[in-house]
Order: sequence, then structure tokens, then C-alpha cells
Amino acid sequence: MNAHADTELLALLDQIVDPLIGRGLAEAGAVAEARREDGRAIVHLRLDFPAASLRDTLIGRVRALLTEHGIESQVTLDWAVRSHAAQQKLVPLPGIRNVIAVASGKGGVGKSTVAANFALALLAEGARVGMLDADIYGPSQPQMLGVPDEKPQSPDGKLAIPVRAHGLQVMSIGFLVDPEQPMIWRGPIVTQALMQLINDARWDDLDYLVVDMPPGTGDVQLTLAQRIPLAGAVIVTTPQDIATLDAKRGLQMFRRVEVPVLGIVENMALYTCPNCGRSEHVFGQGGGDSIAERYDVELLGSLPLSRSIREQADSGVPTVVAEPESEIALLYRSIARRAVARLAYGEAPDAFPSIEIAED
Ligand SMILES: Nc1ncnc2c1ncn2[C@@H]1O[C@H](COP(=O)(O)OP(=O)(O)OP(=O)(O)O)[C@@H](O)[C@H]1O
Repeated sequence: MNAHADTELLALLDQIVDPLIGRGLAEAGAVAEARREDGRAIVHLRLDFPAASLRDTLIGRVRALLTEHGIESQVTLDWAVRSHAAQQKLVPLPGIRNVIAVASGKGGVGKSTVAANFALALLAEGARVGMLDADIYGPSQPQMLGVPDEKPQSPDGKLAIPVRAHGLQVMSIGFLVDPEQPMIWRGPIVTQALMQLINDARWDDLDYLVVDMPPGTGDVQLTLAQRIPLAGAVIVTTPQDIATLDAKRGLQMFRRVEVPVLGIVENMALYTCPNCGRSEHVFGQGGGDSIAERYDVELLGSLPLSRSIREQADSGVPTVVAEPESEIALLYRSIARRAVARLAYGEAPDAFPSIEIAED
């Protein structure tokens, strides 16, 4: 904060509480500069999460408030993502400020699809993002991100350069093994291979590395949750009862190793019939809401069961890239913003409304 900060301006800026930040702008440390020059206020906001979609609204709110108080202003906003603490004693990974695990209590809930769109959503919001596909039992990121035939190169013979896909830096166990062959490695070898994949890559200045975790809560998952320096985890679930029971195990696993759970994503929550327009909760209603409440964790968003989500992910161009202005892409972006805002600013006092949207 500027040494000559104007206290009147700071007090006014503290009246603005964005739900993602949860506190006044000055109190949250989001004011990099607040001073007067030739009778005008010069305000510079700097957030700890990428906020491309928030920028104009927040600038507008600040300008409107200052105008109300008869102050002409020039307001700018940018972001610089800080590194947040990982589990005790783990050394941060070079080139990566924060690692976020995307996990699920069981297979087939759409975790990899959420992970791909989540990473692309962070990129669209203005962050530098990488993807580590650690889903040893079914590495699907090369296919989903449209780079199934690529291999990471290693010019120095030591570190591998991650493959670029839609602007993401990507490493996957799928680049190294034939994805058609079932994995028959045993636990310790799996974790060793994954740690090597993450450690032997030359990650280039990432705000976030998203890790697509193997599904479930067994030994491999637990070891990874202990050994990868994680800033936080996002849990994907379907509203089906049994899946949410599994999701609870996922939550508990991360809590046991002291990794903050940033929230839950409820996938395939709602289906809207393209012919008659009727909406149906195919797997039952409110599962994500109920674990969110019971375990004191945020429901980051609910995604519909949608043919376009499946077709776009399967064809190598996930929805956030394929249809960036679609409702579903905007929903992924909202989920991603909430997760990283939670990482940056902790508990937000205002509960977010849960959003459900229908497929057209
Ligand atoms: N919201 C959705 N609507 C429709 N289809 C979806 C949705 N989310 C994922 N899918 C589809 O469901 C299938 C399984 O998704 P995905 O591979 O992401 O699951 P997963 O949980 O990662 O599975 P596993 O853990 O077994 O690897 C894919 O064909 C994907 O395209």
C-alpha cells in the first residue's frame, strides 16, 4: 500500500464489499494505490485472483461511489496471484504459485471434464495455468484438450517442456503410456511416476496448476494428497446419494492432510429435455447443497447434464473454449472464480446463491 494513501479514500473503498472478496476492498488488501492528484482520486486495485469478468463491474462501482461523494476519479484494476501455503513441510514446486487438486470420491462423475473446463476458465479469467493429468486409471486430458498425439519435449534431456493446449501447459501420464493399455502398476510405482511427472517438468510461471486426480480415496490418492504441495482442492460430485457419500470421503481425505477444500462442484445436476423443455433432476435434488451445508463447504456451482459438454470435451475443445459466451462456459468461469477467490480471501461471509442452468 502506498505510504501516502489517502485515508478518506480508503474508508470509502472499504464500503465496497464484493461477494467474492467478502470484505471491504482496503481491509482485504486489494488497494494498491489510493491518492489524489490535481484534485482527482487515483485508485489502483490489485486482486489476488484473475478477475477479467469482474474488472469493469468493480471499477464501475468504485467510480460511482466516488462520484456520489463529489470525487472525480481514475480507477484501474489488475491482479497478481500470490502463492498460498501448502501442507506443512512441503517445498513449493518451482515455477508454480498454487496447485489445486480436482478430485472425486468415485469414477465417472465427470471430474476430468470439470478439471479441463476449470483450468480453461481460469485461463480465460486472466491467469497463467497448467494441467497435470494424474488420472492414472484413465488419463483423458490429452484427448479432452485436443493433443492426443503430442509428446513433451526435453531439449536438455533433464526437464520436460509441458505440451501446450489451448494456452494451458499440460503434462499427462497419457503422454508417456498408451492410453488404450490398462495400467497395471502398483501403488508405490504409480505415485513415484506421478511425482516424477510433476517434478521433472519445466512449468513456466504458473499462477495455478490444476491436478486431475485419480478418482477415489484409496492409498494412491491419499499419498498424492500428502506429497503434492496443494493449496486447495475442489471436489466433483453428482447429486446421486451414493456419489455424494463418496464425495464426503473425498472431503475428509483432504481435511485429514490439511488441504483446504475450496468447494464442491455438482455435475450432471439437471437435465432439460431439448424437445419438450421440461427440466428434471435426473439423479435427485440437492445432494451438493446438503453436503455443502453439513460439511461447511461452499457449493461452487451446479452443472447441467448436457450433450454439448460431453461432445465438446470428447472432441478436444471443451465448452469454455468451444462456446466461450455460452451459459455453461460462464458457469464454469463463475465456479473457477469462486474457487480461487476462496483461496485468495478465505471464508466469504455472504452465502452465494446456488445456480442451475438449463441446456437449450
Ligand atoms: N455435465 C455433463 N454432461 C454430460 N456429459 C458429461 C458431463 N460431464 C462429463 N460428461 C461426460 O461423462 C463422461 C465421463 O466424464 P469424465 O471422464 O470427465 O469423468 P471422470 O469422473 O473424470 O471419470 P474417471 O474418473 O473414471 O476418469 C465423459 O464422456 C464426459 O464427456
